[in-house]
Amino acid sequence: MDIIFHHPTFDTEYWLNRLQQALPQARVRQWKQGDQQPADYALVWHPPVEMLSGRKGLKGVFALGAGVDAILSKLQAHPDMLPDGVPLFRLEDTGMGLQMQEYAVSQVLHWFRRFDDYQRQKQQGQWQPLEDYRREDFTIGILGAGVLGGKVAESLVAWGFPVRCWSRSKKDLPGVQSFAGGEALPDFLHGTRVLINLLPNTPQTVGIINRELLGQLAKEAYVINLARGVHLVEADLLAALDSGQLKGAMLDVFSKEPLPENSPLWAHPGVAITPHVAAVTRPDEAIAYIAKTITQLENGESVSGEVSLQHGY
Ligand SMILES: NC(=O)c1ccc[n+]([C@@H]2O[C@H](COP(=O)([O-])OP(=O)(O)OC[C@H]3O[C@@H](n4cnc5c(N)ncnc54)[C@H](O)[C@@H]3O)[C@@H](O)[C@H]2O)c1
Ligand SMILES: O=C(O)[C@H](O)CO
Repeated sequence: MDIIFHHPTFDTEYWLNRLQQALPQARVRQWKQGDQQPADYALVWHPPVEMLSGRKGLKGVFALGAGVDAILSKLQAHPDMLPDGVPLFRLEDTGMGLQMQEYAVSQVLHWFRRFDDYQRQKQQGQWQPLEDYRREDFTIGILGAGVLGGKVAESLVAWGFPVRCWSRSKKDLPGVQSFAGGEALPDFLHGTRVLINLLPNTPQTVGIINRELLGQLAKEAYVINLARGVHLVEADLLAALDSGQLKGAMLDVFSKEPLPENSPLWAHPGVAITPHVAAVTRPDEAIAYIAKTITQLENGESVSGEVSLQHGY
């Protein structure tokens, strides 16, 4: 079995060695320009079209991340990039769930304990205990209740917050109120105090966090965007912060990355920023998942993690 690997920034040597250890029967190689030798599996991130298109013997492609929007948009421009019938897989959790939990829980607690207000008071040299927020007024609404949204929901339920989620179909997550479909979105938003976005980037979700949506949240709401920058209309977010409809935003992803120097988000006091690091691919966990999935595929067993080209995620 032959496996080809391409990632523009990962430590290729490390990945090749660890993959080889996990799949001793395989021949693992770095894909290089001009390599047209057959391969059974390709592991990719931002793949050059020629790495996949027309490749003989391909049985599966693994995206080395959770979101496959970049690969799918390339596929749209080059429909023959993925040979017909070859499944595309993505990383399901592989350590990203825990990272998302850490990010979301720490930020929700930061706002819930009013550390943003105390930071402002500190800057003014003000010693002034503030009224506590009540948990029952701190409803967390999670857009997208898949692998990562589900994990984040679970961790916030454990902290005693009212948690609700919104997805394409209803979910059965312990302690979480589930809303599904476009018609349920207004009810989901009504009373949501902290909105956490973990939707995939698809034509249906681009620009979803806009003026209209933000206006339906509870007063002085907060937004955490952990998914993709294109989900959020940044000008609408700034307007909602300035009007007082929103009290704060924690953004990990942006419509343009790196965030341009002249973006007004940098200087806004209500906005906190991290540089797309909410959940990164952990090599050992990802390799274990890929090796397990390849073994299952080779044994003709059913596997999870296949991307639906129809749904776009
Ligand atoms: N910031 C980061 O570091 C980082 C890291 C990993 C993943 N991500 C992003 O997180 C996203 C979610 O990852 P995941 O593994 O949980 O994905 P997933 O496919 O498991 O879950 C997606 C969820 O969104 C819902 N959904 C999709 N389209 C919808 C629609 N039109 N209306 C309502 N609900 C819809 C699905 O029902 C599902 O619940 C990824 O697509 C990626 O963009 C970001
Ligand atoms: O989708 C992912 O896995 C992360 O956002 C890295 O791009």
